[in-house]
Amino acid sequence: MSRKKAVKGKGSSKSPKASPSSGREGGRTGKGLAAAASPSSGLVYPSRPSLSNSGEFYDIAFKVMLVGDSGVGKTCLLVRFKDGAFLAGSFISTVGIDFRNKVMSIDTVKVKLQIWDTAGQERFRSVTHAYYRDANALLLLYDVTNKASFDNIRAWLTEIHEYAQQDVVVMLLGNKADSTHDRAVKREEGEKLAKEFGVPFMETSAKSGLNVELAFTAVAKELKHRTMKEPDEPKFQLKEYVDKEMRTAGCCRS
Ligand SMILES: Nc1nc2c(ncn2[C@@H]2O[C@H](COP(=O)(O)OP(=O)(O)OP(=O)(O)O)[C@@H](O)[C@H]2O)c(=O)[nH]1
Ligand SMILES: [Mg+2]
Repeated sequence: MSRKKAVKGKGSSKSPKASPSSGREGGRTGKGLAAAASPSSGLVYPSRPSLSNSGEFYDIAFKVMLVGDSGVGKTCLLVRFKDGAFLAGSFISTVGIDFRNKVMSIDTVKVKLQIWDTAGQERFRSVTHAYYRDANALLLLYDVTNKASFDNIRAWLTEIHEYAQQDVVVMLLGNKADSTHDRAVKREEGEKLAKEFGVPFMETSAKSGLNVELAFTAVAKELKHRTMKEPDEPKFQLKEYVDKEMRTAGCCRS
C-alpha cells in the first residue's frame, strides 16, 4: 500500500476529478470522463481528523472497489451498506463507475471507505482497469444463482493480479444468498475457490443484508490494522476474523 498520496485537512480530500463537489457523497463518471480522470489514492494520513463531504470526521481513508460480472449485485450491495435499503425492481446496469463514502468506527478510529462501484459490463472494462491501481481493497462478487458469474471469477482474479497493487486486500463474495430456490453455486464451491486463491470468502445478500456489514467491516479492519499497527501488536488475521464472526453469528448475520 502506498503512503505517498497523503492528503490533509477539510475539503482537500483527493477525490477523483470527476467527483461531485456537493450533494450526496458519491459520483458517477461516464466512460470518457472516467477514462480521463486520474483516480487518486483514497489513503489519507491526517495529523488531526479530516471532515468528509457529509460532515463526518474521519482519521484515515481507503479506497474499496466492487468488481464482478454485470448483474451480480455490486450496486445493490453498496446501497445496502450505505443506506440500509435494497434496490428491488428493474435492474439498472451501472454506466462507467460510481462511488459513495462511508465512515465507520473501527476500534477507536474513524475509517472512511470510499467505495467505487464499477460497471460489470465488458464494454466498461477499460474504465475499471484505470481505477484498480489505487484500490486498497477489492470486493469481488459473483451471483450464487448465476454459474457463469462464478466461472468468471478466475478471469477477474487474473485481471486483479494484472492491474491492482500487489498488496491489495481481496475478498470473494457470493451474493444473492437469499435466492435459495435459484441457487446454482454451492457455498462449498465458493469456499473451495477462495481457498485455492488464498482469499477470505463469505456469502452475502444485498436483499436481506446478510453479511454486508461484516464484509466491509472486515476489509476496513484489515486496512486500518495494516496502517496503524503498533510494533508489538499481533498482525490482524482477516480470514480468521471473518471465519470467527460468521461462526459466532451462526454463519448468517445482517
Ligand atoms: N435476490 C437478490 N437479488 C439481488 C441481490 N442483489 C442484487 N439483486 C438484483 O440483481 C440485479 C442486479 O443488481 P445490481 O446491483 O444492479 O448489479 P450490478 O452488479 O451492479 O450490475 P452492473 O452495474 O451491470 O455491473 C437487480 O435486479 C437486483 O435487484 C440480492 O442480494 N438478492
Ligand atoms: Mg451496478
